[in-house]
Amino acid sequence: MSSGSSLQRGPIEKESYYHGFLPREDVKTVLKSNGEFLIRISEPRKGEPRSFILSVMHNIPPSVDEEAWVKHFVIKFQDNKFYIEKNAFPTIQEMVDYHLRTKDSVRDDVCLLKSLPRQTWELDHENIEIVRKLGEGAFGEVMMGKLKFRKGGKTVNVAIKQAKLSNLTKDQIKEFMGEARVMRQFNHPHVVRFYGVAATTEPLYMVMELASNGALDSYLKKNPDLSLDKKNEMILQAAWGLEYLHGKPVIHRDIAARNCLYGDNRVKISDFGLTRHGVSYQADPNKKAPIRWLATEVIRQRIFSLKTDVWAYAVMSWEIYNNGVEPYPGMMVAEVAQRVIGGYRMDLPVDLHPEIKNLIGKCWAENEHERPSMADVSSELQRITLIQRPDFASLEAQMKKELMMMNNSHKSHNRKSKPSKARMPKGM
Ligand SMILES: Nc1ncnc2c1ncn2[C@@H]1O[C@H](COP(=O)(O)OP(=O)(O)OP(=O)(O)O)[C@@H](O)[C@H]1O
Repeated sequence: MSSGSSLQRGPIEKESYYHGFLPREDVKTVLKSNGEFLIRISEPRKGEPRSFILSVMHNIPPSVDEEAWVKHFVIKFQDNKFYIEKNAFPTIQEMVDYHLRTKDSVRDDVCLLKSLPRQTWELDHENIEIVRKLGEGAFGEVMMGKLKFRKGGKTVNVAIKQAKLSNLTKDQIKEFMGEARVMRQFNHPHVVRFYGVAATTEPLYMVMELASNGALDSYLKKNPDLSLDKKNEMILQAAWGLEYLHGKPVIHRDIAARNCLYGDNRVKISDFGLTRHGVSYQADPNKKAPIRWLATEVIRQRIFSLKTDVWAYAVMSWEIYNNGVEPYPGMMVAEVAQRVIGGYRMDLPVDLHPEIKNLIGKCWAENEHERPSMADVSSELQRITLIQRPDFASLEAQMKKELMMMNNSHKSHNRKSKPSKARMPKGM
Protein backbone atom coordinates (compact mmCIF):
# COMPACT_ATOMS: atom_id res chain seq x y z
CA MET A 1 0.00 0.00 0.00
CA SER A 2 1.38 3.40 -0.93
CA SER A 3 0.56 6.79 0.47
CA GLY A 4 0.93 8.38 -2.99
CA SER A 5 3.59 10.58 -4.51
CA SER A 6 4.75 12.25 -1.33
CA LEU A 7 8.36 12.53 -2.38
CA GLN A 8 9.30 15.52 -0.24
CA ARG A 9 7.51 14.20 2.84
CA GLY A 10 8.48 10.53 2.50
CA PRO A 11 6.06 7.68 3.14
CA ILE A 12 3.14 8.04 5.56
CA GLU A 13 4.85 5.48 7.83
CA LYS A 14 7.42 8.18 8.72
CA GLU A 15 4.79 10.58 10.09
CA SER A 16 4.65 10.62 13.88
CA TYR A 17 0.81 10.50 13.76
CA TYR A 18 0.87 7.25 11.77
CA HIS A 19 0.03 4.36 14.13
CA GLY A 20 -0.03 1.45 11.65
CA PHE A 21 -2.07 -1.54 12.77
CA LEU A 22 -3.25 0.02 16.04
CA PRO A 23 -6.75 -1.49 16.48
CA ARG A 24 -9.94 0.45 17.25
CA GLU A 25 -9.89 -0.72 20.87
CA ASP A 26 -6.52 0.98 21.39
CA VAL A 27 -7.49 4.17 19.55
CA LYS A 28 -10.12 4.83 22.23
CA THR A 29 -7.48 4.66 24.92
CA VAL A 30 -4.88 6.96 23.34
CA LEU A 31 -6.87 9.89 21.91
CA LYS A 32 -7.53 12.36 24.71
CA SER A 33 -9.09 15.63 23.55
CA ASN A 34 -11.58 16.86 20.97
CA GLY A 35 -9.96 17.18 17.54
CA GLU A 36 -7.01 14.96 18.41
CA PHE A 37 -6.40 12.47 15.57
CA LEU A 38 -4.21 9.72 14.18
CA ILE A 39 -3.87 7.72 10.97
CA ARG A 40 -3.88 3.91 11.00
CA ILE A 41 -4.59 0.94 8.73
CA SER A 42 -7.92 -0.88 8.80
CA GLU A 43 -8.08 -4.33 10.32
CA PRO A 44 -7.92 -7.03 7.66
CA ARG A 45 -11.24 -8.38 6.41
CA LYS A 46 -11.36 -11.36 4.07
CA GLY A 47 -11.47 -10.29 0.43
CA GLU A 48 -11.24 -6.55 1.17
CA PRO A 49 -8.13 -4.47 0.56
CA ARG A 50 -6.85 -2.61 3.61
CA SER A 51 -7.32 1.13 3.71
CA PHE A 52 -5.96 4.01 5.71
CA ILE A 53 -8.27 5.26 8.45
CA LEU A 54 -8.40 8.69 10.01
CA SER A 55 -9.53 8.37 13.67
CA VAL A 56 -10.56 11.59 15.41
CA MET A 57 -11.63 12.23 19.00
CA HIS A 58 -14.92 14.06 18.83
CA ASN A 59 -17.83 14.95 21.04
CA ILE A 60 -16.36 14.63 24.55
CA PRO A 61 -18.36 16.03 26.23
CA PRO A 62 -21.37 16.11 25.76
CA SER A 63 -21.76 12.51 24.59
CA VAL A 64 -21.75 9.97 27.41
CA ASP A 65 -21.50 7.15 24.92
CA GLU A 66 -17.81 6.21 24.83
CA GLU A 67 -18.27 4.54 21.43
CA ALA A 68 -19.34 7.89 19.96
CA TRP A 69 -16.20 9.64 21.16
CA VAL A 70 -14.02 8.55 18.28
CA LYS A 71 -14.99 8.93 14.63
CA HIS A 72 -13.29 6.68 12.10
CA PHE A 73 -13.12 7.79 8.46
CA VAL A 74 -11.97 5.50 5.65
CA ILE A 75 -9.56 7.39 3.40
CA LYS A 76 -10.47 6.47 -0.17
CA PHE A 77 -8.05 6.43 -3.07
CA GLN A 78 -9.19 7.18 -6.61
CA ASP A 79 -7.51 8.72 -9.68
CA ASN A 80 -4.26 8.86 -7.72
CA LYS A 81 -5.82 11.05 -5.06
CA PHE A 82 -6.87 10.54 -1.43
CA TYR A 83 -10.22 11.78 -0.21
CA ILE A 84 -12.75 11.32 2.57
CA GLU A 85 -15.65 13.36 1.36
CA LYS A 86 -15.06 16.78 -0.12
CA ASN A 87 -11.52 17.53 -1.24
CA ALA A 88 -9.01 15.18 -2.86
CA PHE A 89 -5.25 15.38 -2.21
CA PRO A 90 -2.18 13.81 -3.77
CA THR A 91 -0.99 12.57 -0.35
CA ILE A 92 -2.51 11.82 3.03
CA GLN A 93 -0.04 14.25 4.60
CA GLU A 94 -1.40 17.07 2.44
CA MET A 95 -4.93 16.15 3.42
CA VAL A 96 -3.96 16.30 7.10
CA ASP A 97 -2.06 19.60 6.66
CA TYR A 98 -5.02 21.17 4.86
CA HIS A 99 -7.51 20.27 7.61
CA LEU A 100 -5.16 21.35 10.37
CA ARG A 101 -4.47 24.70 8.67
CA THR A 102 -7.96 25.65 7.53
CA LYS A 103 -10.01 23.95 10.31
CA ASP A 104 -12.30 22.89 7.47
CA SER A 105 -14.31 19.95 8.81
CA VAL A 106 -13.57 16.43 7.60
CA ARG A 107 -17.27 15.56 7.72
CA ASP A 108 -20.19 17.18 9.57
CA ASP A 109 -18.55 19.14 12.43
CA VAL A 110 -15.50 16.88 12.90
CA CYS A 111 -12.33 18.98 12.72
CA LEU A 112 -8.64 18.11 13.07
CA LEU A 113 -6.99 20.14 15.81
CA LYS A 114 -3.95 18.19 16.99
CA SER A 115 -2.08 15.12 15.77
CA LEU A 116 -1.34 12.33 18.23
CA PRO A 117 2.26 11.10 17.98
CA ARG A 118 3.05 7.44 18.59
CA GLN A 119 3.16 6.55 22.29
CA THR A 120 6.33 5.44 24.06
CA TRP A 121 5.10 1.82 23.83
CA GLU A 122 4.54 2.10 20.06
CA LEU A 123 8.00 1.02 18.98
CA ASP A 124 9.77 1.45 15.65
CA HIS A 125 10.84 -1.67 13.77
CA GLU A 126 14.15 0.02 12.97
CA ASN A 127 14.99 0.08 16.70
CA ILE A 128 14.50 -3.67 17.06
CA GLU A 129 17.15 -6.16 16.05
CA ILE A 130 16.26 -9.85 15.79
CA VAL A 131 19.10 -12.11 16.98
CA ARG A 132 17.91 -15.72 17.30
CA LYS A 133 14.89 -17.94 17.81
CA LEU A 134 13.74 -18.69 21.37
CA GLY A 135 10.63 -20.73 20.72
CA GLU A 136 7.35 -21.11 18.91
CA GLY A 137 4.28 -19.21 20.09
CA ALA A 138 0.61 -19.13 19.16
CA PHE A 139 1.13 -16.25 16.71
CA GLY A 140 4.47 -17.27 15.24
CA GLU A 141 8.10 -17.44 16.27
CA VAL A 142 9.35 -15.91 19.52
CA MET A 143 12.79 -14.38 19.06
CA MET A 144 15.59 -13.04 21.21
CA GLY A 145 16.69 -9.60 20.12
CA LYS A 146 17.77 -6.11 21.08
CA LEU A 147 15.69 -3.01 21.60
CA LYS A 148 17.20 0.45 21.26
CA PHE A 149 15.24 3.04 23.23
CA ARG A 150 14.12 6.07 21.21
CA LYS A 151 15.21 8.39 24.00
CA GLY A 152 18.79 8.03 25.19
CA GLY A 153 19.73 5.31 22.70
CA LYS A 154 20.26 2.65 25.41
CA THR A 155 19.99 -0.97 24.19
CA VAL A 156 18.50 -3.91 26.13
CA ASN A 157 18.15 -7.61 25.36
CA VAL A 158 14.50 -8.51 24.82
CA ALA A 159 12.13 -11.29 23.78
CA ILE A 160 10.03 -10.55 20.69
CA LYS A 161 6.76 -12.25 19.81
CA GLN A 162 6.26 -11.93 16.07
CA ALA A 163 2.92 -11.97 14.26
CA LYS A 164 2.55 -12.09 10.50
CA LEU A 165 -0.87 -10.61 9.78
CA SER A 166 -1.30 -12.66 6.61
CA ASN A 167 -1.03 -15.87 8.71
CA LEU A 168 -3.53 -14.78 11.36
CA THR A 169 -7.29 -14.45 11.62
CA LYS A 170 -8.90 -11.19 12.70
CA ASP A 171 -9.57 -12.72 16.14
CA GLN A 172 -5.91 -13.67 16.52
CA ILE A 173 -4.76 -10.14 15.65
CA LYS A 174 -7.23 -8.81 18.22
CA GLU A 175 -5.87 -11.28 20.76
CA PHE A 176 -2.27 -10.24 20.01
CA MET A 177 -3.00 -6.53 20.37
CA GLY A 178 -5.30 -7.23 23.34
CA GLU A 179 -2.46 -9.04 25.12
CA ALA A 180 -0.20 -6.04 24.52
CA ARG A 181 -2.92 -3.68 25.84
CA VAL A 182 -3.27 -5.76 29.01
CA MET A 183 0.48 -5.94 29.60
CA ARG A 184 0.90 -2.17 29.28
CA GLN A 185 -0.59 -1.59 32.71
CA PHE A 186 1.66 -3.99 34.64
CA ASN A 187 4.83 -3.11 36.49
CA HIS A 188 6.03 -5.76 38.93
CA PRO A 189 9.22 -7.82 39.44
CA HIS A 190 7.24 -11.06 39.14
CA VAL A 191 5.24 -10.15 36.03
CA VAL A 192 7.07 -10.14 32.71
CA ARG A 193 7.88 -6.56 31.73
CA PHE A 194 6.32 -5.17 28.56
CA TYR A 195 8.32 -2.74 26.43
CA GLY A 196 5.85 -2.16 23.61
CA VAL A 197 4.56 -3.21 20.21
CA ALA A 198 5.93 -2.34 16.80
CA ALA A 199 2.84 -2.05 14.64
CA THR A 200 3.63 0.37 11.82
CA THR A 201 4.39 -2.49 9.46
CA GLU A 202 4.43 -6.31 9.25
CA PRO A 203 5.34 -8.48 11.05
CA LEU A 204 3.94 -7.05 14.29
CA TYR A 205 6.37 -7.29 17.17
CA MET A 206 5.43 -7.56 20.84
CA VAL A 207 8.56 -6.71 22.80
CA MET A 208 9.07 -7.81 26.39
CA GLU A 209 11.68 -8.51 29.00
CA LEU A 210 13.95 -11.45 28.19
CA ALA A 211 13.76 -14.17 30.83
CA SER A 212 17.17 -15.84 30.63
CA ASN A 213 15.89 -19.34 31.50
CA GLY A 214 12.79 -19.31 29.27
CA ALA A 215 9.49 -21.03 30.12
CA LEU A 216 9.20 -22.20 33.74
CA ASP A 217 7.96 -25.72 32.84
CA SER A 218 10.96 -26.46 30.66
CA TYR A 219 13.33 -24.92 33.22
CA LEU A 220 11.89 -27.27 35.87
CA LYS A 221 12.21 -30.28 33.54
CA LYS A 222 15.83 -29.41 32.76
CA ASN A 223 16.70 -28.87 36.45
CA PRO A 224 15.16 -31.77 38.38
CA ASP A 225 17.53 -31.33 41.33
CA LEU A 226 16.25 -28.00 42.59
CA SER A 227 15.94 -27.95 46.38
CA LEU A 228 12.61 -27.79 48.17
CA ASP A 229 13.64 -24.34 49.44
CA LYS A 230 14.14 -23.15 45.88
CA LYS A 231 10.71 -24.48 44.92
CA ASN A 232 9.13 -22.78 47.97
CA GLU A 233 10.79 -19.58 46.80
CA MET A 234 9.32 -20.09 43.30
CA ILE A 235 5.76 -20.58 44.51
CA LEU A 236 6.13 -17.51 46.74
CA GLN A 237 7.36 -15.39 43.81
CA ALA A 238 4.48 -16.61 41.64
CA ALA A 239 2.08 -15.75 44.51
CA TRP A 240 3.47 -12.19 44.66
CA GLY A 241 3.01 -11.78 40.89
CA LEU A 242 -0.54 -13.13 40.93
CA GLU A 243 -1.45 -11.10 44.01
CA TYR A 244 -0.34 -7.99 42.10
CA LEU A 245 -2.49 -8.91 39.06
CA HIS A 246 -5.52 -9.59 41.26
CA GLY A 247 -5.05 -6.17 42.85
CA LYS A 248 -5.71 -4.51 39.46
CA PRO A 249 -8.07 -6.51 39.33
CA VAL A 250 -7.51 -8.86 36.41
CA ILE A 251 -8.15 -12.60 36.08
CA HIS A 252 -5.22 -14.24 34.31
CA ARG A 253 -7.27 -17.32 33.31
CA ASP A 254 -4.29 -19.40 32.18
CA ILE A 255 -1.97 -19.75 35.18
CA ALA A 256 0.31 -22.74 34.53
CA ALA A 257 4.07 -23.37 34.60
CA ARG A 258 4.15 -23.20 30.77
CA ASN A 259 2.81 -19.65 31.01
CA CYS A 260 5.42 -18.40 33.46
CA LEU A 261 9.02 -17.56 32.69
CA TYR A 262 12.17 -17.91 34.77
CA GLY A 263 15.11 -15.54 34.70
CA ASP A 264 17.54 -13.98 37.19
CA ASN A 265 16.27 -16.44 39.82
CA ARG A 266 12.77 -15.07 39.50
CA VAL A 267 9.44 -16.52 38.41
CA LYS A 268 7.63 -14.07 36.12
CA ILE A 269 3.98 -14.43 35.22
CA SER A 270 3.48 -14.17 31.47
CA ASP A 271 1.05 -15.03 28.63
CA PHE A 272 -1.88 -12.67 29.02
CA GLY A 273 -3.81 -13.80 25.94
CA LEU A 274 -6.83 -14.89 27.98
CA THR A 275 -6.60 -12.25 30.73
CA ARG A 276 -9.78 -10.29 31.48
CA HIS A 277 -10.32 -7.16 33.52
CA GLY A 278 -12.62 -7.58 36.53
CA VAL A 279 -13.32 -10.25 39.11
CA SER A 280 -15.47 -12.69 37.16
CA TYR A 281 -15.85 -13.73 33.54
CA GLN A 282 -18.24 -16.05 31.74
CA ALA A 283 -16.32 -17.76 28.95
CA ASP A 284 -17.77 -19.49 25.92
CA PRO A 285 -18.48 -23.09 27.05
CA ASN A 286 -17.73 -24.37 23.54
CA LYS A 287 -14.16 -23.07 23.51
CA LYS A 288 -11.31 -25.47 24.30
CA ALA A 289 -9.86 -25.02 27.77
CA PRO A 290 -6.86 -26.47 29.65
CA ILE A 291 -8.88 -28.87 31.85
CA ARG A 292 -5.94 -29.93 34.05
CA TRP A 293 -5.65 -26.39 35.48
CA LEU A 294 -9.38 -25.66 35.79
CA ALA A 295 -11.43 -25.33 38.96
CA THR A 296 -14.60 -27.42 39.11
CA GLU A 297 -16.90 -24.43 38.43
CA VAL A 298 -14.90 -23.68 35.28
CA ILE A 299 -15.09 -27.31 34.12
CA ARG A 300 -18.84 -27.26 34.71
CA GLN A 301 -19.86 -23.76 33.62
CA ARG A 302 -16.78 -21.92 32.32
CA ILE A 303 -17.19 -19.23 34.99
CA PHE A 304 -13.79 -17.72 35.74
CA SER A 305 -12.96 -15.60 38.80
CA LEU A 306 -9.98 -14.55 40.90
CA LYS A 307 -10.60 -17.77 42.84
CA THR A 308 -10.28 -19.92 39.70
CA ASP A 309 -6.81 -18.39 39.26
CA VAL A 310 -6.12 -19.44 42.88
CA TRP A 311 -7.04 -23.03 41.92
CA ALA A 312 -4.76 -22.90 38.85
CA TYR A 313 -2.03 -21.51 41.10
CA ALA A 314 -2.36 -24.63 43.30
CA VAL A 315 -1.98 -26.86 40.22
CA MET A 316 1.04 -24.81 39.14
CA SER A 317 2.57 -25.20 42.62
CA TRP A 318 2.14 -28.96 42.16
CA GLU A 319 3.97 -28.65 38.81
CA ILE A 320 6.81 -26.77 40.51
CA TYR A 321 7.17 -29.42 43.23
CA ASN A 322 7.04 -32.16 40.56
CA ASN A 323 9.73 -30.76 38.21
CA GLY A 324 7.36 -29.58 35.47
CA VAL A 325 5.54 -32.90 34.97
CA GLU A 326 2.08 -32.53 33.39
CA PRO A 327 -0.54 -32.52 36.17
CA TYR A 328 -2.66 -35.66 36.75
CA PRO A 329 -0.01 -37.91 35.15
CA GLY A 330 -1.33 -40.96 33.36
CA MET A 331 -4.91 -39.63 33.20
CA MET A 332 -6.79 -38.60 30.06
CA VAL A 333 -8.42 -35.16 30.14
CA ALA A 334 -11.98 -36.56 30.42
CA GLU A 335 -10.92 -38.67 33.42
CA VAL A 336 -9.28 -35.62 35.06
CA ALA A 337 -12.54 -33.64 34.74
CA GLN A 338 -14.63 -36.49 36.15
CA ARG A 339 -12.31 -37.28 39.05
CA VAL A 340 -11.68 -33.67 40.06
CA ILE A 341 -15.41 -33.00 40.14
CA GLY A 342 -15.70 -36.16 42.25
CA GLY A 343 -13.27 -34.66 44.81
CA TYR A 344 -9.92 -36.14 43.73
CA ARG A 345 -6.83 -33.96 44.28
CA MET A 346 -3.20 -34.75 43.42
CA ASP A 347 -0.68 -35.71 46.13
CA LEU A 348 1.94 -33.20 47.14
CA PRO A 349 5.52 -34.25 48.05
CA VAL A 350 5.73 -36.05 51.40
CA ASP A 351 8.57 -33.82 52.61
CA LEU A 352 6.67 -30.59 51.89
CA HIS A 353 6.03 -28.42 54.95
CA PRO A 354 2.58 -29.50 56.30
CA GLU A 355 1.38 -25.88 56.44
CA ILE A 356 2.24 -25.34 52.77
CA LYS A 357 0.43 -28.60 51.95
CA ASN A 358 -2.56 -27.38 53.89
CA LEU A 359 -2.47 -23.99 52.13
CA ILE A 360 -2.35 -25.55 48.64
CA GLY A 361 -5.15 -27.88 49.71
CA LYS A 362 -7.31 -24.84 50.49
CA CYS A 363 -6.45 -23.27 47.10
CA TRP A 364 -8.16 -26.15 45.29
CA ALA A 365 -11.12 -26.41 47.68
CA GLU A 366 -14.38 -27.33 45.92
CA ASN A 367 -16.13 -24.29 47.38
CA GLU A 368 -14.51 -21.17 45.92
CA HIS A 369 -15.36 -19.20 49.08
CA GLU A 370 -13.11 -21.53 51.06
CA ARG A 371 -10.16 -20.74 48.78
CA PRO A 372 -7.85 -18.01 50.13
CA SER A 373 -7.16 -14.82 48.18
CA MET A 374 -3.72 -14.53 46.60
CA ALA A 375 -2.87 -11.85 49.16
CA ASP A 376 -3.62 -14.41 51.89
CA VAL A 377 -1.59 -17.06 50.07
CA SER A 378 1.50 -14.89 49.77
CA SER A 379 1.36 -13.63 53.37
CA GLU A 380 0.82 -17.18 54.65
CA LEU A 381 3.69 -18.49 52.53
CA GLN A 382 5.94 -15.72 53.77
CA ARG A 383 5.07 -16.56 57.37
CA ILE A 384 5.64 -20.31 56.91
CA THR A 385 8.83 -20.04 54.86
CA LEU A 386 10.24 -17.36 57.14
CA ILE A 387 10.14 -19.75 60.08
CA GLN A 388 12.04 -22.31 58.01
CA ARG A 389 14.48 -19.97 56.30
CA PRO A 390 15.10 -16.53 57.81
CA ASP A 391 16.57 -15.20 54.53
CA PHE A 392 13.06 -15.28 53.01
CA ALA A 393 12.55 -12.00 54.85
CA SER A 394 15.34 -10.44 52.81
CA LEU A 395 13.80 -11.95 49.70
CA GLU A 396 10.59 -10.05 50.43
CA ALA A 397 12.51 -6.86 51.19
CA GLN A 398 14.36 -7.23 47.89
CA MET A 399 11.11 -7.77 45.96
CA LYS A 400 9.55 -4.68 47.61
CA LYS A 401 12.65 -2.61 46.85
CA GLU A 402 12.54 -3.69 43.19
CA LEU A 403 8.82 -2.93 43.04
CA MET A 404 9.44 0.55 44.46
CA MET A 405 12.24 1.20 41.98
CA MET A 406 10.07 0.02 39.08
CA ASN A 407 7.21 2.25 40.22
CA ASN A 408 9.50 5.26 40.53
CA SER A 409 10.99 4.77 37.07
CA HIS A 410 7.47 4.16 35.70
CA LYS A 411 6.22 7.40 37.31
CA SER A 412 9.09 9.53 36.05
CA HIS A 413 8.70 7.94 32.60
CA ASN A 414 4.98 8.78 32.61
CA ARG A 415 5.65 12.32 33.75
CA LYS A 416 7.83 12.77 30.68
CA SER A 417 5.18 11.35 28.38
CA LYS A 418 1.48 12.25 28.37
CA PRO A 419 -0.54 11.48 31.49
CA SER A 420 -2.69 8.46 30.74
CA LYS A 421 -6.42 8.58 31.21
CA ALA A 422 -7.91 6.46 33.97
CA ARG A 423 -10.28 4.86 31.52
CA MET A 424 -10.26 1.10 31.05
CA PRO A 425 -10.91 -0.13 27.51
CA LYS A 426 -14.04 -2.23 27.16
CA GLY A 427 -13.71 -5.93 26.38
CA MET A 428 -10.15 -6.19 27.61
N1 LIG B 1 10.06 -13.16 27.60
C1 LIG B 1 10.63 -14.32 27.23
N2 LIG B 1 11.89 -14.61 27.57
C2 LIG B 1 12.46 -15.77 27.18
N3 LIG B 1 11.84 -16.72 26.46
C3 LIG B 1 10.57 -16.49 26.08
C4 LIG B 1 9.89 -15.29 26.44
N4 LIG B 1 8.65 -15.34 25.95
C5 LIG B 1 8.54 -16.51 25.31
N5 LIG B 1 9.70 -17.22 25.38
C6 LIG B 1 9.97 -18.55 24.77
O1 LIG B 1 9.14 -18.72 23.63
C7 LIG B 1 8.26 -19.83 23.81
C8 LIG B 1 6.88 -19.51 23.23
O2 LIG B 1 6.37 -18.39 23.90
P1 LIG B 1 4.87 -18.35 24.47
O3 LIG B 1 4.47 -19.70 24.94
O4 LIG B 1 4.81 -17.24 25.42
O5 LIG B 1 4.11 -17.99 23.17
P2 LIG B 1 2.57 -17.77 23.01
O6 LIG B 1 2.39 -17.04 21.73
O7 LIG B 1 2.03 -17.18 24.24
O8 LIG B 1 2.08 -19.25 22.83
P3 LIG B 1 1.01 -20.05 23.69
O9 LIG B 1 -0.22 -19.19 23.70
O10 LIG B 1 0.89 -21.33 22.93
O11 LIG B 1 1.61 -20.21 25.07
C9 LIG B 1 8.24 -20.07 25.31
O12 LIG B 1 7.97 -21.40 25.60
C10 LIG B 1 9.64 -19.66 25.73
O13 LIG B 1 10.53 -20.71 25.50
